Amino acid sequence: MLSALGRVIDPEIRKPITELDMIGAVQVSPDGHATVGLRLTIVGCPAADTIERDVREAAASVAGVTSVAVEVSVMSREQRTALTEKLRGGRTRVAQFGPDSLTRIYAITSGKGGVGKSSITANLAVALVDRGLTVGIVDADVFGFSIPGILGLEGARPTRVGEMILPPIGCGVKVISIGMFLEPSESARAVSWRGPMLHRTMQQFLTDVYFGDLDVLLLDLPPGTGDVAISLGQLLPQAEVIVVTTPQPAAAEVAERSAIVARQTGQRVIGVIENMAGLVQPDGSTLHLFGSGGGDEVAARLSRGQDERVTVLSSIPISVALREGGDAGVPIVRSNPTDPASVAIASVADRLATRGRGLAGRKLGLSVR
Ligand SMILES: Nc1ncnc2c1ncn2[C@@H]1O[C@H](COP(=O)(O)OP(=O)(O)OP(=O)(O)O)[C@@H](O)[C@H]1O
Repeated sequence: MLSALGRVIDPEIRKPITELDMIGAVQVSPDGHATVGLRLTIVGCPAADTIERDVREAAASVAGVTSVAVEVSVMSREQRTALTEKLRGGRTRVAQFGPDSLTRIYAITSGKGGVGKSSITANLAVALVDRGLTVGIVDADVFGFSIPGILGLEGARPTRVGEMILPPIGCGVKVISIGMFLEPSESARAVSWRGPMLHRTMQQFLTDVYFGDLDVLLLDLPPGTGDVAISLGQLLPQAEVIVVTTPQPAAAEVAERSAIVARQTGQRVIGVIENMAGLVQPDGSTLHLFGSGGGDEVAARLSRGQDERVTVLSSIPISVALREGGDAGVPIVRSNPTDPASVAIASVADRLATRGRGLAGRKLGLSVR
């Protein structure tokens, strides 16, 4: 019976419920009637119906069981605390992405807003999930929380289990966004919090949000060089930075500035993505609506004086389907994988996916005397 119940996965925590101590007493009477105690993590758990149904089905699949009764209760505070400690690997509240973490972290930044940073972050995350990786996003763009909408999570709220926050999952990506903590009336506006408050929020995201064991964490940064970029630079110096820019060479200078701030906190810039690069016309020609050469220009500027050259990872064309997919909450890499914009994003995902996990190439902070 326990091995059957072990196949039931908590949809939010993504672990077998038997490992989460959610199963209480289990009894099977001689005539095959099974009674299964199910302890939910919190009252009103959004996944309650799914879990109860899966438990019922799992118990019914056991040989000799003729009927099933599931007795649902809720964990006590002590049981919840024990669970959150277990999920944190026995550690008390510590940042999940410390120096020994094997998760690769990519901060997606841009000089100015509206260049498609959030669209690229969300689609890249989904493309990485489709390559078999476990992926999370911290939507830290205080000027517009667009990630939840693009991933079909509009209006989704995280579940709290004690001190732990379970991020909603959209298109297979675990997502946390400041927008998820605001009242609907507030979320229409940009957050006008001061630096310390933003810093604490970012710290809390990295400490209290249960991402589990991620292969890749993507950070959607606000455009420019503000407080959030500096905070995340300090909290995650191991993050590697990807700069999104338009093909307009005139925008190169502002794009370069956002990367320079990241470098000042110790982060490494690994590449540039040029977005909105031309619109293919019905006759097959390309209309360069926003000029051309911006990506190369930013890459060249960021390579100056560096040991390693910064390259353009991809040039993503203007795509009506990409915009529509974002509005509808269905990312284009899933809905329309052959669209040239999807193909361009997929090529970046291929490069990032093959870089693997680990500490390789990272400064370990060791010194030889
Ligand atoms: N390649 C593209 N082709 C067509 N539309 C695009 C493309 N990239 C992004 N867009 C559209 O441009 C708009 C801005 O994109 P997005 O919100 O991703 O930008 P952003 O840089 O994250 O902006 P902000 O930082 O202000 O939130 C969206 O409506 C999006 O659908």
